[in-house]
Amino acid sequence: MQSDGEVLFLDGVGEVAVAVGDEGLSFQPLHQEVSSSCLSSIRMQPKLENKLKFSDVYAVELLDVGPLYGPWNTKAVVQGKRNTEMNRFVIHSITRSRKRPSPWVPCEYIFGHKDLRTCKTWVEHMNVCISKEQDRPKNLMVFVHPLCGKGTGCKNWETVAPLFERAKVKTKVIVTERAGHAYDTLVSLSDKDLKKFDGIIAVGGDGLFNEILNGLLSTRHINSYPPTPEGFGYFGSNMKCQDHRNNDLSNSMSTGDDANAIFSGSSNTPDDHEPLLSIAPSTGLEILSSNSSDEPCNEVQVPLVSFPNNWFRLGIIPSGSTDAIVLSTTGERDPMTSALLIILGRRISLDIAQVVRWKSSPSAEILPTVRYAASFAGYGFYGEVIRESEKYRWMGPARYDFSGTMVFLKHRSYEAQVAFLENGNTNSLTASAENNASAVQTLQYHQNRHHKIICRTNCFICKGSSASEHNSEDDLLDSSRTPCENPKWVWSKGRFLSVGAAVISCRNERAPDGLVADAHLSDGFLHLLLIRDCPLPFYLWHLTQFTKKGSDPLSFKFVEHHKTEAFTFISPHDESVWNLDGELFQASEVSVQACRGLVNLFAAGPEV
Ligand SMILES: Nc1ncnc2c1ncn2[C@@H]1O[C@H](COP(=O)(O)OP(=O)(O)OP(=O)(O)O)[C@@H](O)[C@H]1O
Repeated sequence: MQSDGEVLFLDGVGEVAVAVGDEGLSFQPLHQEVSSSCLSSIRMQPKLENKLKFSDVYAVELLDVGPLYGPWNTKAVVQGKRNTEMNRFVIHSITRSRKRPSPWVPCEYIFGHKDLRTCKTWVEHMNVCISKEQDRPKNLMVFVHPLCGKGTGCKNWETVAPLFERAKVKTKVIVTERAGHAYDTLVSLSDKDLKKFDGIIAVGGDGLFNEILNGLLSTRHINSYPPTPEGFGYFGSNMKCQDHRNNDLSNSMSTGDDANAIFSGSSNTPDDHEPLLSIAPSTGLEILSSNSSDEPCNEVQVPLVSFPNNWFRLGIIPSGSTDAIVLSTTGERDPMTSALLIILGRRISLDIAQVVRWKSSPSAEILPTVRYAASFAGYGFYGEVIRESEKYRWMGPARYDFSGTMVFLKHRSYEAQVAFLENGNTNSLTASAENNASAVQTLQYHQNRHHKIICRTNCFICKGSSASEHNSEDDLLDSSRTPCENPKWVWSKGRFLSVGAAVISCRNERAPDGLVADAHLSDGFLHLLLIRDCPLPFYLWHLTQFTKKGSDPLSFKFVEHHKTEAFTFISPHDESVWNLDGELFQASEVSVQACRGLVNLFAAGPEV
């Protein structure tokens, strides 16, 4: 193999001089008559480049002797024939569609040479090069929800599984049998067994991802409870959580007399509405026994796994009803794109909302229970839509539109007190928190809407780089990512149609820009949306804005939008429920905080 340009035959192109560089391969057609457009005509791919980065190559394989074709869209005849039998090898890589950059499409470059040894040497060399791509997963645990979305979980996994096999990524596949299966498996999985995996993949929707997230974090995230303001019943309870990782989950929880004895895990209280609190026996360890490593492992030597850490990643092969997390983190709702992002080991960090329920209802005992949400936590309208939709499961994903309409027509508002930590820029995001009912009823767009900086691939805000490293207009306008030094609590009280907190943009097919177009994946902030009671037509106007790209649904006077690191919520009544990533959570008093970059995801950010 000559690194300075060996001549190989490239299927669909003809003879090319192939050179190997530090970052990849480049090849030039040897014959003038072969235009670069030939590179676009090779099978399966919308567009082939004449450069191949190792970071985009996921497998290299030797093929049998077989035909290779010359240029397809020219009349030129290379080597005197249109096709010829040769020894061959294939490089599996990715390409992008011409129209949109975010979907990734697998593509193949088939090379040939008359000498088998030459082909073998190329395969070996390329495999050495791609093995240097350190950040790629080798062993993954995969949960497949067979009933998610339109029931396509298993089919989607079968479609992408061959790519994992080709890339030699081992997978331990668990098809879930019930709600709570993934959660139970992960809670009961020892850290030693967890460390055998580089990550966990959800083939399902946001609900399955939420289960996995909670199963992982419930005993492995050691953190203070969210800060709370004076006036909130549990003021001053923001002390460090105790490390209870070795406790049996069925051990007793702290009580109202002991509100500061904090446990970051789940409550032992069975709750009919909560699949996470399933009491079915775990199957995780039985499943994992088939995967046990041969090497002797001393329990004591294996460090405990805690989050955040920089090795473990989560992934989603989208198959659910809404797939807001995938859409917000990859820009696509495409199982193939997600599979390639996982196999190629792309990485972004993701903020997670830690939601502490202090009381499940106003009359209930104080019993702190921790949940995590990756996309959204909402009360009122958002909770009721999920609660209502449970009655119409048989409708499939259409149940959300139906339930949304039913709940909208009921037009209920809920009394609540919300306090949020003010961040330096809060005032530019919202009308005064002191809005009274009459002012609310006048629709007015705010004059000083903040400049939107959309989170994209390589987002500098999420990377936490300093403003001095950037000098674009966008960069200079973003001062909001610096948390305030002396944060102040601001109260907002009254009747709300909904109270919600978006951790990420929450894009979905109904809301192309998401709930908050400029939410960032990893800036450490939540976007608190308080929708005050208002006449039904105004509310409808607000909701319809979400369906239009480029609109500003948060600019209504009855909408408060606060970018904050933490908030608390108290409802004096037992009227509604919370919706955490689409899962129901009964709570009348909660405190919530953004945990910056708590988990890593196999994704690269949206290329929007
Ligand atoms: N085998 C199973 N049978 C029933 N429920 C399951 C099963 N596996 C997982 N679940 C639960 O189903 C819920 C929804 O899962 P998921 O989000 O993957 O699909 P979805 O179709 O997008 O969901 P949704 O029902 O929220 O629209 C989750 O709470 C998950 O825990």
